[in-house]
Amino acid sequence: MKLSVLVIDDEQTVLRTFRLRLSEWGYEVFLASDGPSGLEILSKANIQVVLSDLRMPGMSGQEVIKRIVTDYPNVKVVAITGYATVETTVEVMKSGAYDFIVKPLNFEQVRMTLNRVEEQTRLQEENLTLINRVQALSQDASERYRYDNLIGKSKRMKAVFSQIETVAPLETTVLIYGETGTGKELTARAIHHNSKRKSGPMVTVDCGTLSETLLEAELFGFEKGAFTGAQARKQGLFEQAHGGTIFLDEVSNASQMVQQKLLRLIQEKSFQRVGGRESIKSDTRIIAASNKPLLDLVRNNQFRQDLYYRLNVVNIVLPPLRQRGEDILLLARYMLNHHAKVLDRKPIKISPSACRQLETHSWPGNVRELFYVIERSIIMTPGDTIEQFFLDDNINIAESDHEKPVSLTPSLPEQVAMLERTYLETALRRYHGRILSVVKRSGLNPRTLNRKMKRYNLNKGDFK
Ligand SMILES: Nc1ncnc2c1ncn2[C@@H]1O[C@H](COP(=O)(O)OP(=O)(O)OP(=O)(O)O)[C@@H](O)[C@H]1O
Repeated sequence: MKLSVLVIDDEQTVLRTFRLRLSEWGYEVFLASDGPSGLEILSKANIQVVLSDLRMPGMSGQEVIKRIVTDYPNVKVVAITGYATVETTVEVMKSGAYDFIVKPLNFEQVRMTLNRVEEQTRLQEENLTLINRVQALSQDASERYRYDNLIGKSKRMKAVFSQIETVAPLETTVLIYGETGTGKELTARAIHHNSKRKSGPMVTVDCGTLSETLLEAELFGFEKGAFTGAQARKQGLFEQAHGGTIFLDEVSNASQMVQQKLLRLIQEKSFQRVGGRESIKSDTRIIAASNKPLLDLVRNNQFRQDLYYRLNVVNIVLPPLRQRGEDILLLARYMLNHHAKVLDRKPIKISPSACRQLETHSWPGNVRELFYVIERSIIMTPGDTIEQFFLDDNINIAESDHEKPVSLTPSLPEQVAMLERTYLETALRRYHGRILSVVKRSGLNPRTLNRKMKRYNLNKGDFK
């Protein structure tokens, strides 16, 4: 296995020499002449090693290294320094760099460093495969009923799994129907992860939460001056998703203008930024989702018929939870085991009457509601058997929260840990694993966030 290496250095001759040597040794080489363009490359390509100069105009090498270490914990960074004093060495190592090499460059040293990284990466990957295999062997029976992260043993879910398996390797557009919380986004992710594009980006956009202009700008990007406040050119999500998959959630909410642009993009495989003339090529697979039948909207002239046919090449319908009773307890047990593991508690059981409660509830919020109920009920339950679930018959989940009595078990640290984990999971999902956004939103500093993510076994890659 040869690594992909990114070299960041402001000296063109250094970059040229690196390109020559590294490609001679069989590495895939990426070059950047300053920190920001290096970070940009990192966000798009699958890089394993970064060699970064420390002294650069603009963003300093230290800053670049810190950003990479925080945002891409799996990437190994090697600093290139002009002088090796004790102070610089300490500083470089403190910033989280894996190693450093000294200028003038001795390529034998570079080669040895890269060999070391390669060896370590190989060992880490072997380790991971081993861990996965052990985990697969020790999975309980319920886990056999799954496809990717989707769980279900009902006939209807098994039919969905086989549809996903068939459609994933193809390049076709897919339209997913299902009520809220039935797993549309999870299904889109499963398709992406099982497609040829799996190493490319997966970008999600909720067409229902943005205004018409914002959605257009978000999807297609804009040129400087395209509208008031557009102070610089901005890439849109289609550019970010190049080579990967874009998931358009609640596509029925897209305005006529956005629908027209989407149609053109599908037909011509290119688009223009808002306010721009340049035609930008797009290689992105589109998966769209809707919770209402699009055909009804087509009949009412609210959705373009031509776009509907383009999107609806394959359609997958996710059944509501109330129509797949066998899945309810399976999903509930899966979630209980998951939380017990995280909280380091004994396996949590469900009493027969609590099982009946779950099976007879109508689950208007589907799997999302079920997971929420489980999570709340664990917090409220002393001991290791849930005798009663805290259901909300009129599912006004948020409002009813403050009326719930505070339970004194599990212990406070356990309850805090649950809340923390849920918070981080929600934030990572909301920002698609973008660490900087989670840092901003949560008020945690990057190091603390990193530590907590490790503690709760959260991997930003799972939220992309
Ligand atoms: N079959 C399933 N197996 C495991 N988890 C599931 C399944 N279906 C849904 N979930 C979980 O339920 C929650 C909601 O899923 P998701 O966001 O994919 O639903 P959605 O249909 O896209 O919802 P919305 O329409 O509200 O955006 C997530 O936590 C997801 O992990």
